Amino acid sequence: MYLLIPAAGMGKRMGSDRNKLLLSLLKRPILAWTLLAASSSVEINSIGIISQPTDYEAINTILESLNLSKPVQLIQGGATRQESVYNGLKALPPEAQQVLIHDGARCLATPGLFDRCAFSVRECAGLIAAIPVKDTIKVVDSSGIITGTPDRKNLWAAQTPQGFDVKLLIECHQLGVENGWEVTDDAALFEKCGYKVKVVAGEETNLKVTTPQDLAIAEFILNQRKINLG
Ligand SMILES: Nc1ccn([C@@H]2O[C@H](COP(=O)(O)OP(=O)(O)OP(=O)(O)O)[C@@H](O)[C@H]2O)c(=O)n1
Ligand SMILES: C[C@](O)(CO)[C@H](O)COP(=O)(O)O
Repeated sequence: MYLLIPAAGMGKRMGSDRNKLLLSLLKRPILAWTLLAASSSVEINSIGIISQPTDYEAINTILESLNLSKPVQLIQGGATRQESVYNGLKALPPEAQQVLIHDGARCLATPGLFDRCAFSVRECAGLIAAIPVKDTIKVVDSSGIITGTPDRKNLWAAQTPQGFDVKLLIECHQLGVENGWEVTDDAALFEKCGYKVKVVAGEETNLKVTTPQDLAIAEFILNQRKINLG
């Protein structure tokens, strides 16, 4: 299974002056944790890291330190996550039929989650890892007034990996460019094109490291895993 890792962001919400994925988490760059989990997945056999050229040297240093057993390719990112993923899709080899896309910022995903998504994407053209929403979600208008409360039992928080038929997703990204669609995950493009997207059980600990608070939570989770492993 091919894996694309969008890792070309700027980490603005982290308040970082550089790509947040290069920040240290328990003495390892955030991206290193993501790569270790992906590389430990039985089903993943090729990894594409989508990043800005200014980060290539730092990422190559991380790759040298990890000495992963699976081939890794650096692909140039774009101005948005959507553009970065499209660049990644266009860089896939012609034989790639399915792909998993996983945020570099979701560094706590387990190898088992990659494997479950890889198995599932062979059965359906589109899927996402997701977890049921725990909070009551409100729809709020521009003046801060609640206009609706969707039924919580129908609400899920989308995570990554997200998995797709490569040919179909490329077509959806192309339509997105032609129609000016701006989306925050790839499933939204699939949905806009009328394709079904299946939900696969995600992981409560599969948070996207976005703010400094998330970094502290990620450290707690990793320390707990170390304790549980003994
Ligand atoms: N132009 C971009 C923007 C984001 N990403 C990646 O998409 C994932 C999810 O994005 P997010 O968490 O928003 O990262 P940033 O864009 O760096 O964060 P911010 O929005 O706070 O700047 C991250 O792994 C990020 O590196 C990307 O590949 N290309
Ligand atoms: C793809 C994603 O992780 C699903 O929850 C999320 O949409 C990424 O959002 P971001 O603003 O690019 O971090």
